[in-house]
Amino acid sequence: MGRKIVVALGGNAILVDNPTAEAQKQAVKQTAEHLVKFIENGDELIVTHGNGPQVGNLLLQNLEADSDKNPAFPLDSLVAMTEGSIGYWLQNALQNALAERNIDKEVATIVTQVIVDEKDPAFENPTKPIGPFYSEEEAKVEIEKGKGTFKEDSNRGWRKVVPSPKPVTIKEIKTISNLVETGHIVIAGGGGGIPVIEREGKLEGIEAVIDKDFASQQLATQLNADLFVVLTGVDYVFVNYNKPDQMKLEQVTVSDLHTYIEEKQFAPGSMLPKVEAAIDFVESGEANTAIITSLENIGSLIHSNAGTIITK
Ligand SMILES: Nc1ncnc2c1ncn2[C@@H]1O[C@H](COP(=O)(O)OP(=O)(O)O)[C@@H](O)[C@H]1O
Ligand SMILES: NC(=O)OP(=O)(O)O
Repeated sequence: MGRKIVVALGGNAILVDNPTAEAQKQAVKQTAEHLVKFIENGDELIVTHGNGPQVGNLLLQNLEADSDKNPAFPLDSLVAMTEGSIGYWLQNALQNALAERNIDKEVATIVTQVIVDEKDPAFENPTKPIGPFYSEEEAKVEIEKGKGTFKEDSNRGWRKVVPSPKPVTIKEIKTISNLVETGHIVIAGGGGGIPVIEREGKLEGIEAVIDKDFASQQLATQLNADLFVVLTGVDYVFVNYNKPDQMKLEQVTVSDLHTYIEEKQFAPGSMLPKVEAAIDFVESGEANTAIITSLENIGSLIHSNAGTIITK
């Protein structure tokens, strides 16, 4: 068996600027062309992905429908729907990319439930941005109309925010593990997984969106992955990002990262959760390594270890 690699896909792997299904499928096709390099390299692949834009857009579509004849679904069901639709796009694109290369492997998407703590303080303080961007004026109109909480998202505009509890454990971990062990490519924990709470031994969906970086880390840790790769819009994590003296981080230790976090080098809501997830994975196993880089850099990562490589 090759290295077991959990890959978390960032937003640009699915939605660049056009939210039509066709454009997202096209973006996912390009993404698959990059991901398949790991499989050609002999690695075992587990793919996770975000759903922030898609689940927010689906919620808007639901709210526009006739509330009697076609009532809106709760957020946990909408997360499940995006897990299914994005999982299908990825499954289809990866399967086609494998067929072109005569690689005989199957790809399966697991609708994954992720247990969260119903007492998680995140339920009282929504922070997870979903759906489209608004100007400040537009967001204030939405707030006045009672359309929920809106916050500024990493200097990119205003977005609706929903609770984002921390993942505690992945319910279908044995199924995912069995599929990986028997040589299948698995897409799991999409959109951070469906948030569920456990009450008297029963699982119940709860309205929230889990951060996919934290859910992916949980998946990588529970699968005892060799490597956790976070793919995003930059080849490297930087200190002094976007400043004239910015410096890329190539090999970095957990202790260096803690220092940079104290210096506020990583933007909350964008790079910070990725760095925190990488640290948690590295700390969860003796020889664990995490890498933060871009999709486009996968070839260089495989052949010359390019990217931000995080070790103990
Ligand atoms: N210190 C940093 N180093 C590199 N990128 C950073 C840093 N701080 C913020 N960023 C930004 O964070 C982005 C990644 O966050 P985001 O786009 O929210 O993630 P995702 O790829 O999961 O959708 C990068 O593309 C970059 O623009
Ligand atoms: N669920 C989640 O974290 O999605 P995004 O990465 O798209 O925000």
